[in-house]
Amino acid sequence: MGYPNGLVPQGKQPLFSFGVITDVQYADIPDGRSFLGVPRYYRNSILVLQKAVQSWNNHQNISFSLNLGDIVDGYCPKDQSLDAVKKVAKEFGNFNGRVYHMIGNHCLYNLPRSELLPLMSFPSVDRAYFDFSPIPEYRFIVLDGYDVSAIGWPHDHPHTIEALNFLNEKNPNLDKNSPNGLVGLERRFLKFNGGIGKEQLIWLDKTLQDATKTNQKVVVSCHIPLDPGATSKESLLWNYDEVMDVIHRYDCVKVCLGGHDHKGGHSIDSCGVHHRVLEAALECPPGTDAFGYIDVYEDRLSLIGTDRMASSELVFNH
Ligand SMILES: Nc1ccn([C@@H]2O[C@H](COP(=O)(O)O)[C@@H](O)[C@H]2O)c(=O)n1
Ligand SMILES: O=P(O)(O)OC[C@H](O)CO
Repeated sequence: MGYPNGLVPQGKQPLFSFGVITDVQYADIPDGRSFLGVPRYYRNSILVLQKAVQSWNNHQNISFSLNLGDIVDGYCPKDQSLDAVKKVAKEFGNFNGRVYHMIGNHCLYNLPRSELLPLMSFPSVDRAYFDFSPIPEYRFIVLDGYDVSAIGWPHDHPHTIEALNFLNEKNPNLDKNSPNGLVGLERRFLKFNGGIGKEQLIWLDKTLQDATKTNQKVVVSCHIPLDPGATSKESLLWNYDEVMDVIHRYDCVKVCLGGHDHKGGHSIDSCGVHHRVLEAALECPPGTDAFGYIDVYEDRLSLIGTDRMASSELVFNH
């Protein structure tokens, strides 16, 4: 599928463009490593964000930007969390347009939702999922992957209790972040992941129904990836299958964007939907970058990545 010979026509103007960045995970602490030994550059990541904002502003035609989540790292000393979140929010604020944020696990290690949502200018302070239409032909849906989660809600909140019961049932390890002994796709049942609750699933279904009626093409974004082909099994949404069942009921969703799995990835699922997981700003050694912008056309999204963020042509398959 796609264009004959794989050639994408050049020279046509995009309908609009938007900026993308993910997993900044800033903290004013020395460089470190992930559990698996991958280097993490906590101080450099905010410089990557600064360059991203500068580049989006210089472009002069970026309508809005999407931050796929995790603005501050979990290792940020807790007495600095508020200042760190404000510092990163201020950098995003230097962009000459609106930034739509997603909640990530590292955001929730630092501050509760009640503090995060207003600081990150979510459209509503009551919930972290929403949709918007930059032009009548397109709709963007932002999902809250930590809706049912053992992090971020008060300890006695029904969603915390639901998440803890779920983890106890699915993951026998004492450390619920450990995938030891879990096999294949079971390896996603980790505390640093989460799921989409019933109410959000109903909202997603209604929103896609509405987009179908109004003949809109849809881009779905979520911090946690939605397709096993685009991510490691340890970074997959708990109920990715339920979410994709809803998405696949309709033809309108063309692309899903994610973060969380820092190395990035791309897949096309069984129904032709593209899943593009974006490369993390946190893993950029000083002097390197990972951000980009996406040109939106009638029949494709074209990601123009900088440096460690790979460029991708996401040609619609239906
Ligand atoms: N294969 C893994 C990956 C992670 N963990 C646990 O999760 C924590 C967070 O992981 P990071 O990649 O963000 O460092 C880590 O401290 C481990 O507890 C694991 O057990 N096995
Ligand atoms: O950024 P982290 O620490 O949540 O890392 C999540 C990784 O994708 C786990 O495989």
